[in-house]
Amino acid sequence: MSLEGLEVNHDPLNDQHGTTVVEDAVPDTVGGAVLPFPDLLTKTTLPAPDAPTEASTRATIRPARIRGTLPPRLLRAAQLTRRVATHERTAAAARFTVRHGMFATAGAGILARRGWESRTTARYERMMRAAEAAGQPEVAMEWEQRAAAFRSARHQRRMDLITAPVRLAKSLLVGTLATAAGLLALGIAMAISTHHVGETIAPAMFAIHLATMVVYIASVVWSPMLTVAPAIALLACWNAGRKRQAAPSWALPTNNGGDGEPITPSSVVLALRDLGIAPLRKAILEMGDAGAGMLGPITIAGCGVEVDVQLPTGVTTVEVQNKRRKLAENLNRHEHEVFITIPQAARTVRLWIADSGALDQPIGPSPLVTDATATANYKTGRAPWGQDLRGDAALISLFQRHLLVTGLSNQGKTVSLRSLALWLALDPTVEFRIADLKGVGDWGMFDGLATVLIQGPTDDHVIDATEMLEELVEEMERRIQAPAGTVFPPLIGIVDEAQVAFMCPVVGADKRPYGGTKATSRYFMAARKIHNQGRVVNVLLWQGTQDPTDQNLPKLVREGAHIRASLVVGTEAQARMALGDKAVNGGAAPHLLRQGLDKGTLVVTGDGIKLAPGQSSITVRTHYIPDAEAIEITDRAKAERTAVTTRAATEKDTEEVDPLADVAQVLGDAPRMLTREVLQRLADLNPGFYRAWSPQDLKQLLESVGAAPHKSDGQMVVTRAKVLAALARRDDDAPESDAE
Ligand SMILES: Nc1ncnc2c1ncn2[C@@H]1O[C@H](COP(=O)(O)OP(=O)(O)OP(=O)(O)O)[C@@H](O)[C@H]1O
Repeated sequence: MSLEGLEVNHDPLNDQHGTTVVEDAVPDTVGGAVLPFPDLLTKTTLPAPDAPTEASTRATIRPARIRGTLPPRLLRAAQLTRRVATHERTAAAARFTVRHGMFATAGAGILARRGWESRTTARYERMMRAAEAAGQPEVAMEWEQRAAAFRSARHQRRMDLITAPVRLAKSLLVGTLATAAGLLALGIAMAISTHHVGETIAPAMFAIHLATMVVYIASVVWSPMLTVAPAIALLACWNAGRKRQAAPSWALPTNNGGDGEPITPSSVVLALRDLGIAPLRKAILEMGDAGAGMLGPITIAGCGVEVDVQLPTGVTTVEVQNKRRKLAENLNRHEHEVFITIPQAARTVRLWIADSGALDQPIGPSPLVTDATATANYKTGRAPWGQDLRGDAALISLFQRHLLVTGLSNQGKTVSLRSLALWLALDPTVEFRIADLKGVGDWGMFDGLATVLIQGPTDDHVIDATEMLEELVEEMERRIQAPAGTVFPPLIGIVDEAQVAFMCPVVGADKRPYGGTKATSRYFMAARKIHNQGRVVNVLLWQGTQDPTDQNLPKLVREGAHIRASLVVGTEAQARMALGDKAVNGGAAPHLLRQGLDKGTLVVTGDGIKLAPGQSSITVRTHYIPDAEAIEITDRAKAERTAVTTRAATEKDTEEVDPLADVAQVLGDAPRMLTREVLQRLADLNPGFYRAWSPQDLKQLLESVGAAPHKSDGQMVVTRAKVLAALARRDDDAPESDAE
């Protein structure tokens, strides 16, 4: 359709989402006749006129002419009407009217229902259905018995009603006669005592006057009562509706149960009812107690409250978990202020609801900072890591446990991992070997305390870190072979920013990559070995990694940690990588923590930390120990220990591998040996270096020194004499080289 005759209306109220409402005009003239209402327009929506398309250009140059066709007064009136109709006060007035109207209407329904229920078994039947729906047959049975008792009492009352008129007439007659006789007797008594016969009927006359007076008063009061009765009834209906807040939620005041409002059973039930889960809503509406029976006691838990909700049949715990944001908003809380976990009881969710804004308050300083005499015990002690949501101290046992802390960058990973190391440093028996692959000095205070401290992000630092882990493996294997009963001091290897190691592309002289997740990857294999066997001999690995993916945090490594903790991560998939499916299915949700605001808040799973029965994770707000205070703690720890000289790299760095000498060594006295066996012996001698060697590597080495393997009886062999001769030649050449 041609845009001739279009009016562009840039009313900001209509101009939503970058679109412009264009009124598709009925042409103001048809066959030359002027239409009486050229402004009766139908609306079409066009894209925003950002780009100077032909259409938009043409549309924007038209308004003056078309607008000019409307009488200015009409235009102003239309604009005023629109403004008034959409004004905030108009909306508030409309909400007010609907709200109170609905209170009265719904209240009438509530009262009628109550009246009906008081005379029928409807209430009992509803309770029975609710109990059945909630899977509580014994409760349903109890209600059935109550209904039967009610029915029999009602039957009795009805039977009594049949004989009631006769009994009433009899009682009336007897009552009247008795009263008359009584009044007469009283009159006679008064006449005798006053010697005045007229007193005989005085009591009867008094009774008649009294009755007349009551009838008169009733007749005066009756008429105004009849007038105000509808108003009282309306007020009663309105009050019943108000108490139930029986109006659409959009019409209720916005501050209804606003921030800071205490959590009550009814606010929890209403929040659940309005979650948008149809079976839950239906079950709550059918429950006689308006759903209160689903709730356990609401208990104060730290800076919030906790309540267990037993869901009716047909509603799964996952459905409620998936509606966390809506539930929080229904409770007038932010999403991060409501935690939904799955306790042991079947079909039950546990809600922890923070006091508004309470989670934004910092927790106090670490006891390691405030108590200069704090000590630690690797075996029996528990590190004071922070507080759980209930406000209880979150203490963690590090005894024989591998640890993994993950999270997005700059959320407190290093600080939280370091806090544990600072506590353990106060146990002088613990040896630390640390590789900080970020290397900006976060672990610098461990210089003079750790035996190894590698700091830096380069490939060389990854090589050092890998060799540090391989040394731990060697130490672990040595300990495993030690006589039974040997006591091993704790040896903690810490790799912060371990993702740098996994992503390292360097391949060593032995053809084995340092990074990666292959069976030949050196860092990966060393980490796995420690995970598999280190625990019993107190060789432990703690790793901190950023932003977990399958590449930078392989499944086997993340699952090898006994304690897994996650700061905020980007997605649920990452939360599953960090903590495992079981924890996330049980309600652990580090992906719902707030980046930047929940720094230092960890969702922790695994053993070593006390979890509530049936729960698979716990949220810990860790104490923040800044660098200056960390230095004070390490200074105290150093004062309690014998001084150590910290190496910035591993010992292997200085160790030179001499493959030819090694070949000679493994040949021993054998005049010749199969190449396969030589390779095997080399791998046993220095696994880190030779394990990845192929026959080709060995051949290259020996050919380069003139001692190439050859075939004997159809198999490749290495000849000892040739190797020794090559060694001798090299030794002869050596002084000359040195001289040069
Ligand atoms: N428990 C805590 N409470 C409050 N703030 C904290 C806490 N822990 C850390 N922070 C803040 O977060 C900042 C970053 O901490 P940290 O260096 O540990 O992050 P990170 O996750 O290791 O970062 P990256 O991965 O980039 O190295 C700290 O400088 C501090 O300001």
